[in-house]
Amino acid sequence: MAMSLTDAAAEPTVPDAAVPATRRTYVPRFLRNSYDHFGNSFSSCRFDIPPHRGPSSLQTTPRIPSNRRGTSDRESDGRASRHRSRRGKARRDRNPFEIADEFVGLGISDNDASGGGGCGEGINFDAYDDIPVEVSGLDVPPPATTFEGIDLEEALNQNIQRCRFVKPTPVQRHAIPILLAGRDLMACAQTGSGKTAAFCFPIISGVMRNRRQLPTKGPSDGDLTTTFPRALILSPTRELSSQILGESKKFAYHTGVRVVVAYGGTPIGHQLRDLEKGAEIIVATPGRLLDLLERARVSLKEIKYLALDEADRMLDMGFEPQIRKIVQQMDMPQPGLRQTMLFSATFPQEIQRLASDFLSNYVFLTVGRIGSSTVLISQRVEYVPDMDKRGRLLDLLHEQRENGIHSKQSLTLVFVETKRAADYLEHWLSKNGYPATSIHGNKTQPERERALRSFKSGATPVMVATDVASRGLDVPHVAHVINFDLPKDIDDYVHRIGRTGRAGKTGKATAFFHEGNQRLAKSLTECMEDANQEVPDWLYNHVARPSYGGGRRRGSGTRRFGGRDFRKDTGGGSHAANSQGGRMLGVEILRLNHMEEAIL
Ligand SMILES: Nc1ncnc2c1ncn2[C@@H]1O[C@H](COP(=O)(O)OP(=O)(O)OP(=O)(O)O)[C@@H](O)[C@H]1O
Repeated sequence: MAMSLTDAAAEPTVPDAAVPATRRTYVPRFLRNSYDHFGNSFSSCRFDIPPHRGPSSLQTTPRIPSNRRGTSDRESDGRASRHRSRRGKARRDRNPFEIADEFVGLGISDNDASGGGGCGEGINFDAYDDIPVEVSGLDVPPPATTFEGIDLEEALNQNIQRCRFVKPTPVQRHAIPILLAGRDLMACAQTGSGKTAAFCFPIISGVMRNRRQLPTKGPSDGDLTTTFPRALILSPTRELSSQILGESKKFAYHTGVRVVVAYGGTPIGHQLRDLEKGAEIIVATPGRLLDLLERARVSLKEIKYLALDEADRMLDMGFEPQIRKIVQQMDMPQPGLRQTMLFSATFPQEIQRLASDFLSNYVFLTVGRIGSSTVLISQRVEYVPDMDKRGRLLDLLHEQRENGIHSKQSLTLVFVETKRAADYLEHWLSKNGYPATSIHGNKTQPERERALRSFKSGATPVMVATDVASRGLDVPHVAHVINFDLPKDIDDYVHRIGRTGRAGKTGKATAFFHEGNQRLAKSLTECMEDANQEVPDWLYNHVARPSYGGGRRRGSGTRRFGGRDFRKDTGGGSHAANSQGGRMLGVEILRLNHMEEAIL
């Protein structure tokens, strides 16, 4: 299981949300803010926010939050933890744009996508201009070309400016108007193309517009409260949830919309205390959310917006039971009474079919086609037998060090198949003069967070990772993704290489191929062709050979980047929104068999 449930004792039943809180739990000012190891505050922007001082206020003195010792799950519900926390260092709630600036202050960012608040300066949007878009569904709202042309709340518009997002990316142009019109959406768009904002903006705007009369937290027995969020954003990994929290707090800055995160592997106490203050938006991983639901600390009965990031991953065999439980077996409103949005860079048809259970009269949006923005990633595949891989890796790292990229520190992400291999390679690289860290499911959450921070900061410019880091992570300066071990599934390859070449920037991806990867040869060839990459002749020869050998058969077939609305193949009505189109990408009807996060 991705996240295990704790043995929480049963707690009071969920109060009626319509009853105003009769008893509020006082939280001392100095306890209102706590931080996870990524530097994200668990608290909202609602308390004690320093006034925005204009653009210059974005440049701040770097300050990294110290690692705070968490409280244990056992004590987390009670007053004891609060009492204990009083000894903690007082923290002021911080401008979320300042937190992003800390990485700028560490010298790993200059005038680029992460500069000045981790947002969009320096992005090459021309790379996206001729991307074809296909939209299917009934009465699809038209796209917008500018943020000004989209009816967002003023405070949100100001945050978009603070983020230096000058114009919407193609997925944002289409998805935001569709979502603002209240439609359900299944959206498939390239890695690094701004999907997070595409679902966050309409959610924040919707929450602001329909300010609830009801409390976001309910009265409770004793000190325990139940939180009634309006929006739920689910993601498959803790790191991605933390990242979405960071982004959404920037977007929700000064809007009064409170965002709280809940993910496993970390003491639940901070999260409970944060939830006790109420939350309009909860960003969560499924396991921890189920824990909170079963403890009756969160109720989903007021949910109006449900977003699944990396939705195909969330609905594959690893997560589907948990997602069904959250969405269908708890107290969440039915499709049609809530708005549901599913986003990913890959959307196999079978997953679409599953996902349609959660949707009502939805629009299907595909952004991208063969040879479009994935050309930003220059892909190369090399034939490297197992025994030569480490040597070749050193060569690549050496070349990179010699050449530098953009004459500044660049980061390299190395994907391996097993946790053991990740540990081993980390130590081996460090021993050979390449400071490295690693991230995988056997590490504790603080270890994972430390690894990611060390990588982001450039202290260890190489990170060895399993697929736990393959989806969603937006780390500036990842210049090179090396598939030391190729994944078994081409979708995983697409997500892995998508850690570079993000937001209009270029990147490089190298894959080591050997006999054991035979089954991936065909889909890898197609994926490279789709992105106008040069496919070596020897790889074509592998495609011509019959497949053999063990392993899961996930990479064969005609899966391509992108997706096609499965309703088209089953007679549902649709129309092409963009005639420049080009060939829309085929997908393979093959049930994914992803490994769960815990075993990655
Ligand atoms: N309109 C915009 N202008 C400039 N930068 C943007 C814009 N929208 C998003 N970005 C930036 O682009 C980067 C990638 O965005 P995001 O992480 O949302 O991509 P994604 O499509 O979700 O990727 P993945 O498929 O890997 O999860 C982020 O750094 C984000 O701040």
